[in-house]
Amino acid sequence: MPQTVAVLGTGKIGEALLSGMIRAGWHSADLLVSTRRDERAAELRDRYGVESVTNADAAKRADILILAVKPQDMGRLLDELAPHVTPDRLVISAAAGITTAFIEGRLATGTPVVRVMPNTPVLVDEGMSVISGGSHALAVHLAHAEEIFGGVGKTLRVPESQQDAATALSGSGPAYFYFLVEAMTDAGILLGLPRAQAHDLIVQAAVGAAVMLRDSGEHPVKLREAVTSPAGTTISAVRELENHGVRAALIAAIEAARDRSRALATGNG
Ligand SMILES: NC(=O)C1=CN([C@@H]2O[C@H](COP(=O)(O)OP(=O)(O)OC[C@H]3O[C@@H](n4cnc5c(N)ncnc54)[C@H](O)[C@@H]3O)[C@@H](O)[C@H]2O)C=CC1
Ligand SMILES: O=C(O)[C@@H]1CCC=N1
Repeated sequence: MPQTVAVLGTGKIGEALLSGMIRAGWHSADLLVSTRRDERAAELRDRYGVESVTNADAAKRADILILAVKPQDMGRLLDELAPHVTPDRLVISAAAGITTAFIEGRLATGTPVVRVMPNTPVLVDEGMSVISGGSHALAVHLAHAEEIFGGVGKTLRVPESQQDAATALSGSGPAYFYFLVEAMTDAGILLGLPRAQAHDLIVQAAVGAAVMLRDSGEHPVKLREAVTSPAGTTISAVRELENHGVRAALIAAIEAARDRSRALATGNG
């Protein structure tokens, strides 16, 4: 794709995406970044060979602008960009909650906007990026977003009305698994295993379970039943999980994340 892409906001997700684009074969000469601090700009230049520019210059020079600042910083960033963004640009936002309508309302009429919710496994090319087009986004714009994010994992198109749910499930999703690993490692320590060993056992169980979930095509209930022997160990654990309301806690947690995403819609949350 002979286009210039600028990543505006190069924190955790911005840098993860930038590194992934370079792994996927993008030339650093076709990439621009913006940062708030000069030291950060130098770091990214040393690490990836990319040029750091102001947001205004990025808007003038790049065909595609990827906005990766916090939802609360989005209003200010759009104010900086607005005088320079013309409708021949494509604006892609990775911010939780922020709607395409919010972005469209602050940029030149007709500017195509695509909303994407990636997750941090883009760092290992196993990301999940959920994509929705705004009111001026054409098939070609969605295809550009898919090409960029598809280089670092899977992509899925959803109607924008489902983006808050997708954010709660897959944008935040990796955190829930890390939380589980942390808690299960604590359990291993309680049972007398060294921390490092407990960690390795849990991580490998997680990797094995994830690969089986992805590759077997089996329903998770079936996979769990295969582990659960009559009068065995697993059912004793499962009873405790149910007694402690873990299923209900997960549903409530993900609903809270969805509500938080909705509350961020105008960047004021
Ligand atoms: N961390 C994650 O797992 C995911 C984050 N996101 C979204 O990505 C966005 C960024 O999140 P993180 O990377 O976690 O936050 P972060 O705080 O690590 O990165 C944000 C970066 O934006 C920079 N920034 C703020 N205003 C700026 C401006 N006007 N010009 C240039 N740079 C500016 C900050 O200095 C910071 O480096 C958020 O909107 C979040 O909802 C989306 C999916 C996953
Ligand atoms: O926690 C957050 O708000 C961001 C969006 C999805 C993952 N991290």
